[in-house]
Amino acid sequence: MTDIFPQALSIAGSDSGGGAGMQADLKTIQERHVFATTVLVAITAQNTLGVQDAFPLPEKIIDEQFASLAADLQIKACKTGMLADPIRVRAVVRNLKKYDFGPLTVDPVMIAKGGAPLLSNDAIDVVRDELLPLATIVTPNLPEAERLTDMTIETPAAVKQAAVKLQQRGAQNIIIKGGHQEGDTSRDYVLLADGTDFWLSAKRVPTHNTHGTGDTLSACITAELAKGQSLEAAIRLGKAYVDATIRDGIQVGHGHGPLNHWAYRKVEGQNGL
Ligand SMILES: Nc1ncnc2c1ncn2[C@@H]1O[C@H](COP(=O)(O)OP(=O)(O)O)[C@@H](O)[C@H]1O
Ligand SMILES: Cc1ncc(COP(=O)(O)O)c(N)n1
Repeated sequence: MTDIFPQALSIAGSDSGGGAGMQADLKTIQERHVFATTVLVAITAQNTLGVQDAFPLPEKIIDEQFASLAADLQIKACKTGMLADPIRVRAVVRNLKKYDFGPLTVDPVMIAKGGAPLLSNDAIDVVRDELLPLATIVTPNLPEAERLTDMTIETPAAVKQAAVKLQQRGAQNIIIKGGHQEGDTSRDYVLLADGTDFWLSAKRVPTHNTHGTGDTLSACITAELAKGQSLEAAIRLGKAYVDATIRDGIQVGHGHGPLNHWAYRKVEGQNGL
């Protein structure tokens, strides 16, 4: 019998524009040679200019998607993205407690790059209190870290403090992403469960085409974890992968354009197309 092929799960919202959400997850997981599966939580009508509409799916079909996957596939790592509102967050929490889909990466998506809310205000506390304690790793950007910790984060010391607070809230490992900072470097802070910490720095790319950066980073980490990589290796690869997709950009749409999900092939010495 051949070995079971690595399988990962994205629990997220659909971005019809193809740049973020579940679509970014699928492209990233595929590029990392992992089989991608999905639980669709909400549908957005979205493009690079913004989110025109959003429709959360009924709980029943969310439960059924989880049950279908659990009955057949051997998922080794999973991630969450857009979860819409308290009903959907609780549905996802319930299913993650019921089934074992391996290490969980929580990308606490709240607001799209264009400013549209992807998580209702009353769901933020539910994410903090009920989903974070299940997270192997949580990957907030700076505004998300501020909301989840009730802190103003303006200095590297405050970033570190916020990461400790997120660990106290139950997430085992933390990345606080620096994409929303000013300055010519984009620095992400990593705090691991054993207390090891480090910064991942990259020269900031002067571009508006950063739609889906957070999804891409968290999906890449999830794919690497599904292959059995260590968490630190998965995080470092995730950073290198997302950096390549921003740096070697493509032009699609008229607003906050998507990433080049093929770009890392060049870094690996393959045809980056
Ligand atoms: N202009 C940029 N140049 C280089 N790296 C960036 C840029 N914007 C974001 N990143 C990186 O992309 C990743 C996602 O970060 P961020 O944009 O803060 O997340 P989100 O999409 O959740 O808002 C991080 O590793 C961040 O450092
Ligand atoms: C369905 C969905 N999920 C997530 C994002 C966040 O991506 P970004 O912050 O890059 O706009 C999004 N725009 N749409």
